[in-house]
Amino acid sequence: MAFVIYGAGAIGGVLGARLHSAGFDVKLIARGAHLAAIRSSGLRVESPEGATTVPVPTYGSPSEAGVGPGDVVILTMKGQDTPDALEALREVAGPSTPVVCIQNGVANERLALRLFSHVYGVCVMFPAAHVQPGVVQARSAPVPGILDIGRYPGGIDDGARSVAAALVKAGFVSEPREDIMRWKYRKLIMNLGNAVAALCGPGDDGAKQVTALLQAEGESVLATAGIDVVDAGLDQERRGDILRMPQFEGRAPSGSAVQSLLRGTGSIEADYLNGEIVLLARLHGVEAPGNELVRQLAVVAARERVAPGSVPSGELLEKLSGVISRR
Ligand SMILES: NC(=O)C1=CN([C@@H]2O[C@H](COP(=O)(O)OP(=O)(O)OC[C@H]3O[C@@H](n4cnc5c(N)ncnc54)[C@H](OP(=O)(O)O)[C@@H]3O)[C@@H](O)[C@H]2O)C=CC1
Ligand SMILES: CC(C)(CO)C(=O)C(=O)O
Repeated sequence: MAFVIYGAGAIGGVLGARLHSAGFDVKLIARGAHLAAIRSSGLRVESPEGATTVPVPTYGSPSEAGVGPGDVVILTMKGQDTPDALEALREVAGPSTPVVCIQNGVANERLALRLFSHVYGVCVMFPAAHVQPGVVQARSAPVPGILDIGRYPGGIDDGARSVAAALVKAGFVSEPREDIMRWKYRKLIMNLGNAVAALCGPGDDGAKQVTALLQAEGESVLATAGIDVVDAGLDQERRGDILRMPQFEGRAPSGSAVQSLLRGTGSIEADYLNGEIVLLARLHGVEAPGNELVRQLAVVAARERVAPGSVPSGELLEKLSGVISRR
């Protein structure tokens, strides 16, 4: 049985290295310059505890990696890359292959369930970074992340239990949960700030105010849609002080969307985070102009490959008050 980590960037790279070091059979799937760098020099994993280079077998596609009976596929690409990735996966993985979504947002599980019968959602509290080919960073130590897991759309089964046990063996905190999507909707609210951090830049303190506006809009849309979300206090209690992020040399800025702009990937996850709120608003006859504006600005910033910080928080607040007051 192998863990096939599909999209081995920040999250997948650190996760794959930890599982490999814990003695599991791991295959990474990566692409582009990152794949070439891992193939030539191994995967370098940096953390507050130091740096190691891990010799994890790495492949360029699911067909090259091979997915055997008993293997578990873990999706760790960003939401906008999931549809294409699943198409390539189905060519070599049978429909009952377990597919675990260690991804933000709430859309990946549904996409996977259309093609695969055993799908799991993970609430990802795991700060990691990937800003140069061949190198990933775990920002938290000694525990790199909290990865609670549940069967999608709900429930716990032996698959969820065994993945949680493997994650714990690899040094993560992980519990199986009956209601994993309620936790993932809470995380979605937190992630409405990802695009804001990318637009304003990681050092812009005013970004918090912008994010708060988007989160209030997001909470209101989820309530209108009748979606049950874990209480923010309970989420905070679950996090406790497990994640510790001391400074270390060469530490990259936090935030997966900031990292997309820093790497100039040409895409960003905003359609699956802010865009999820916009979609729900449209489905339920309300509006989400703040999240719509920020999603559009973020997608354009990524497409035009501008650096983080292209829209300072003052300017973004002004644009937002324009669209919100016109409602
Ligand atoms: N980074 C973080 O701190 C956190 C991230 N998350 C979530 O985890 C998920 C992963 O994020 P993160 O690790 O930051 O993302 P990254 O962009 O660092 O890693 C994803 C990797 O997958 C690659 N990829 C995409 N599609 C394919 C494919 N078809 N075949 C091979 N490789 C592919 C990407 O390549 P390319 O670069 O070419 O696009 C990239 O290297 C996201 O949903 C994110 O929101 C959650 C919590 C924290
Ligand atoms: C909360 C945050 C910003 C932590 O890194 C995250 O989930 C992400 O980077 O996608």
